Amino acid sequence: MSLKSDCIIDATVKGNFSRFINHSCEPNAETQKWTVQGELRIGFFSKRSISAGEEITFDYQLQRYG
Ligand SMILES: C[S@@+](CC[C@H](N)C(=O)[O-])C[C@H]1O[C@@H](n2cnc3c(N)ncnc32)[C@H](O)[C@@H]1O
Repeated sequence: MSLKSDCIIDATVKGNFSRFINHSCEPNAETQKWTVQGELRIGFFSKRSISAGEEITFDYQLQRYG
Protein backbone atom coordinates (compact mmCIF):
# COMPACT_ATOMS: atom_id res chain seq x y z
CA MET A 1 0.00 0.00 0.00
CA SER A 2 1.37 3.43 -0.93
CA LEU A 3 1.48 6.00 1.83
CA LYS A 4 2.88 8.75 -0.40
CA SER A 5 4.86 8.94 -3.62
CA ASP A 6 8.15 7.84 -2.02
CA CYS A 7 6.84 5.65 0.82
CA ILE A 8 5.04 2.30 0.90
CA ILE A 9 3.71 0.06 3.68
CA ASP A 10 5.03 -3.50 3.34
CA ALA A 11 3.97 -5.93 6.08
CA THR A 12 5.92 -8.89 4.67
CA VAL A 13 8.25 -9.11 7.66
CA LYS A 14 6.61 -7.00 10.36
CA GLY A 15 3.17 -5.53 10.87
CA ASN A 16 0.16 -5.25 13.09
CA PHE A 17 -3.22 -7.01 13.01
CA SER A 18 -4.23 -5.12 9.85
CA ARG A 19 -1.77 -7.18 7.78
CA PHE A 20 -4.34 -10.01 7.89
CA ILE A 21 -7.26 -8.02 6.43
CA ASN A 22 -8.36 -9.52 3.12
CA HIS A 23 -9.74 -7.79 0.05
CA SER A 24 -13.43 -7.60 -0.83
CA CYS A 25 -15.30 -5.82 -3.62
CA GLU A 26 -18.08 -5.29 -1.05
CA PRO A 27 -15.99 -4.43 2.00
CA ASN A 28 -17.21 -3.62 5.49
CA ALA A 29 -14.21 -1.38 6.23
CA GLU A 30 -12.15 1.29 4.51
CA THR A 31 -8.80 3.00 4.90
CA GLN A 32 -8.39 6.66 5.76
CA LYS A 33 -5.27 8.79 5.73
CA TRP A 34 -4.76 10.73 8.93
CA THR A 35 -1.98 12.96 10.16
CA VAL A 36 -1.29 12.14 13.81
CA GLN A 37 1.10 14.40 15.69
CA GLY A 38 2.62 15.46 12.36
CA GLU A 39 3.06 11.87 11.15
CA LEU A 40 1.16 10.39 8.20
CA ARG A 41 -0.83 7.28 9.15
CA ILE A 42 -3.37 4.98 7.54
CA GLY A 43 -6.22 3.74 9.71
CA PHE A 44 -8.92 1.13 9.12
CA PHE A 45 -12.50 2.22 9.79
CA SER A 46 -15.76 0.31 9.59
CA LYS A 47 -18.22 1.35 6.87
CA ARG A 48 -21.13 -0.29 8.68
CA SER A 49 -21.90 -2.41 11.72
CA ILE A 50 -19.68 -5.51 11.81
CA SER A 51 -20.97 -8.55 13.68
CA ALA A 52 -18.83 -10.47 16.14
CA GLY A 53 -16.99 -13.19 14.21
CA GLU A 54 -17.55 -11.50 10.84
CA GLU A 55 -14.43 -11.08 8.71
CA ILE A 56 -13.17 -7.51 8.32
CA THR A 57 -12.42 -6.65 4.67
CA PHE A 58 -11.52 -3.62 2.60
CA ASP A 59 -11.15 -2.88 -1.10
CA TYR A 60 -7.41 -3.03 -1.91
CA GLN A 61 -7.86 -1.06 -5.18
CA LEU A 62 -4.14 -0.26 -5.05
CA GLN A 63 -4.82 2.99 -3.23
CA ARG A 64 -2.17 5.64 -3.31
CA TYR A 65 -2.07 8.50 -0.85
CA GLY A 66 -0.09 11.70 -1.34
C1 LIG B 1 -2.51 -8.39 3.38
S1 LIG B 1 -2.56 -10.10 3.01
C2 LIG B 1 -4.07 -10.60 3.74
C3 LIG B 1 -3.90 -11.70 4.74
C4 LIG B 1 -3.59 -13.05 4.13
N1 LIG B 1 -4.79 -13.66 3.58
C5 LIG B 1 -3.00 -13.97 5.18
O1 LIG B 1 -3.58 -15.02 5.49
O2 LIG B 1 -1.93 -13.63 5.73
C6 LIG B 1 -2.89 -10.05 1.30
C7 LIG B 1 -2.89 -11.39 0.62
O3 LIG B 1 -4.02 -12.16 1.03
C8 LIG B 1 -4.58 -12.82 -0.09
N2 LIG B 1 -5.93 -12.30 -0.28
C9 LIG B 1 -6.44 -11.14 0.18
N3 LIG B 1 -7.73 -10.99 -0.14
C10 LIG B 1 -8.07 -12.10 -0.83
C11 LIG B 1 -9.27 -12.54 -1.44
N4 LIG B 1 -10.39 -11.81 -1.42
N5 LIG B 1 -9.26 -13.74 -2.07
C12 LIG B 1 -8.14 -14.49 -2.09
N6 LIG B 1 -6.96 -14.13 -1.54
C13 LIG B 1 -6.93 -12.95 -0.91
C14 LIG B 1 -3.69 -12.55 -1.28
O4 LIG B 1 -2.73 -13.58 -1.35
C15 LIG B 1 -3.02 -11.26 -0.89
O5 LIG B 1 -1.76 -11.11 -1.49
